[in-house]
Amino acid sequence: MHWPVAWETGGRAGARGSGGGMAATFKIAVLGAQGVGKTAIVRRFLYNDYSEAPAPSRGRRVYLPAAVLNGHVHDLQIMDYPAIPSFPVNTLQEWTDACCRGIRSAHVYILVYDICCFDSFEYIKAIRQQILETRVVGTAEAPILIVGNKRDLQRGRVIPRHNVSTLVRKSWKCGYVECSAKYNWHVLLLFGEALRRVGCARCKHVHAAIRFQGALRRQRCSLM
Ligand SMILES: Nc1nc2c(ncn2[C@@H]2O[C@H](COP(=O)(O)OP(=O)(O)OP(=O)(O)O)[C@@H](O)[C@H]2O)c(=O)[nH]1
Repeated sequence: MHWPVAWETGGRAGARGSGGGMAATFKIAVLGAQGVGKTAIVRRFLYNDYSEAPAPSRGRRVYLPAAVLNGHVHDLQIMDYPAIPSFPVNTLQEWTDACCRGIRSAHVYILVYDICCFDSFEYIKAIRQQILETRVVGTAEAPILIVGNKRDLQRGRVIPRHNVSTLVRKSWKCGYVECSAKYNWHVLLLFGEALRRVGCARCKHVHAAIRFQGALRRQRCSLM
């Protein structure tokens, strides 16, 4: 797996040609309590930058990079949401609240908590439950990846890693990754895991190398 390299594309997010036909857009929703580092993770992945200054999000941010899976280019739509009070129960609620747009149709959910904040784990626990309960019956279950951020603050950890990992992997049947956006630990790995999961859910035989290309221009990040 490679670090993203600058690669510009035109147009809005959506299917586009990739040499071997039109590729799908993979929608990735990043959710979590306030201040857990959602934006820091996304920005570390896309721009390899990091800011110590907290900048509370007021709306969702949408980024449109691209990735190569098995030699095919796929558009990604990474949606960085502010801390939402609850997962919208239906499409109407989703569209009434501008912060929640696109959330119900995401292909994969990255649920981030701060390993030093118990409440932030309770938050993702509740959101995960709401996702499972409110996604449209009959549609394939969206993959969920649980992410423990701020791994560099290991000494302040509030729940033993083993306990969380066992709960998440064995009971919830979700992937679990710990990372540090600050020190760039496992950030690429977590997006690779997210893409692998969404790829596995939507197509067969996508286990080969996943290569990211940061097909992102600053103006392609829109605040909605
Ligand atoms: N030590 C440490 N601090 C981090 C890490 N990631 C983020 N932070 C800090 O945590 C604070 C919040 O980070 P954000 O990325 O703004 O968090 P967020 O979840 O996007 O916040 P909201 O959008 O307001 O919900 C900032 O001061 C970051 O510098 C990390 O891996 N380690």
